[in-house]
Amino acid sequence: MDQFWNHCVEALRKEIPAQQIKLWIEPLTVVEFDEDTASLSMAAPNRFKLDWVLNNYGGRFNELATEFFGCDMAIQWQVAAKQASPLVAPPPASAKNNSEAATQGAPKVAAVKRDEIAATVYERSRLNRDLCFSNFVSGRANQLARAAAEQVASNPGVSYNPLFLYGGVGLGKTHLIHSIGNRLLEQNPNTQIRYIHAEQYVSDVVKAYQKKAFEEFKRSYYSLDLLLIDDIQFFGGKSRTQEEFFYAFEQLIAAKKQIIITSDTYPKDIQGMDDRLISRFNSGLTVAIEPPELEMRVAILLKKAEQQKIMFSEDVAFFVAKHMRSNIRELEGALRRIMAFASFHNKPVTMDLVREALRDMISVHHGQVSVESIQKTVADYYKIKVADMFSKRRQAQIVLPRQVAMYLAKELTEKSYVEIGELFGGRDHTTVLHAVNKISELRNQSSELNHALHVLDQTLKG
Ligand SMILES: Nc1ncnc2c1ncn2[C@@H]1O[C@H](COP(=O)(O)OP(=O)(O)OP(=O)(O)O)[C@@H](O)[C@H]1O
Repeated sequence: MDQFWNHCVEALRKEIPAQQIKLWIEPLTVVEFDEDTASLSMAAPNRFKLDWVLNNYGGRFNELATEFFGCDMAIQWQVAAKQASPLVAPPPASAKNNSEAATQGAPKVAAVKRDEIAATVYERSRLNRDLCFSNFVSGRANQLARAAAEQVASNPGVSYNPLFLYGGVGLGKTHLIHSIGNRLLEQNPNTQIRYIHAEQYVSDVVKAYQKKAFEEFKRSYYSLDLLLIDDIQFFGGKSRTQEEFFYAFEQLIAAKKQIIITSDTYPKDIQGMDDRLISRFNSGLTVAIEPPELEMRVAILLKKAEQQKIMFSEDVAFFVAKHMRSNIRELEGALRRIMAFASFHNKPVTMDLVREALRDMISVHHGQVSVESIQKTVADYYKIKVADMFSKRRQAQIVLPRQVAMYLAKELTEKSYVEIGELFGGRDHTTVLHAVNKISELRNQSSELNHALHVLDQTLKG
């Protein structure tokens, strides 16, 4: 536990000014760690500090715990008993007692019963209360997904079941599904909800198998009102897990209980997934979340800066958003780095400071994409030969990838139409122009092509 705590403090020191670490983070206590249930108990010295840490860093602690333990950890927050010693894990033998003291001993805790119940509910559901609709920024890239999520939150088990959300990494799938869970909990804290990452589900199946405890495992899923299962592509190739999930799926859908699934790709493209599950995934509503466009990235940065009370001008936000294009997690990383840099140098967030703070990140993104890498990546994606990028073959299954590659070459490099034409087997610049126009038009009509372009874009930018 000491190592976990050091991991948290080290990471947070890079993100939060020193005086905030002293004020808010250092007084926290790790009370208990339970490997079997993958849960941690952490405590703050009073209700005020507890709320502040939860609102501002609750999600971050979850990320740090996931990073450190390699699986999703449920963190239960509580007001500490007076005797809890800061920053040290209690010895295992006394851990249980300590935690009981923390919840039973202090009179303050009894006075805030509703919050206590809420904490138990959050622990049970594994929901992160920081991820809600109110801090989810909407834009063209996610408006369909958000609308579907809101609809499901108003009519669980009725409108779209399952709701299947897919999109590249760090685009807000997890945030959105937690928002649904949190909305339902606000309406009725007794709703039986479980958020689970697919990897955790796989590991639970393995444990149930080892302990011969399948009945209990099944019961714990069959009694849910809402099941949120994240990154289901991790089920690929795991037939026992898929079988178990299939039964849970059938049971819950038949009982009109809501299932929400996320994945990095649309159902039929998940490798190693049983066809009957793929067809079940398609039986509700499948919606994509796309990478955010520039204006939305700016809006996200401004919102996150405002939440953290950082002065951030629009010019600076535009500068950051222009350079951080692949996903929202990356934007958050840039913002944390800027904060840390400003606090370390004790300077305001100006354009010069941001350029300096993000120097490495920006240079990594610049000049990395070459026409050759685009040709190779697109050829791999469409399973054609790289040589076909230069060839004169005109079959549809080759022409489309070639045009996609030309389009991406224009989007992602500084090359002119003439130069791109030359790099595609000496073609005329009008051929490139035609390809670029055609793909721009087609992507507005075909969500499949649009998705392929986003995947390629993310792959190319690493
Ligand atoms: N529209 C949004 N508004 C505000 N914050 C967002 C939005 N989308 C994503 N985020 C934030 O970006 C980070 C990454 O989002 P999230 O974890 O939900 O991505 P994901 O699509 O589930 O990624 P992965 O596939 O890697 O699990 C989170 O901190 C989340 O709160």
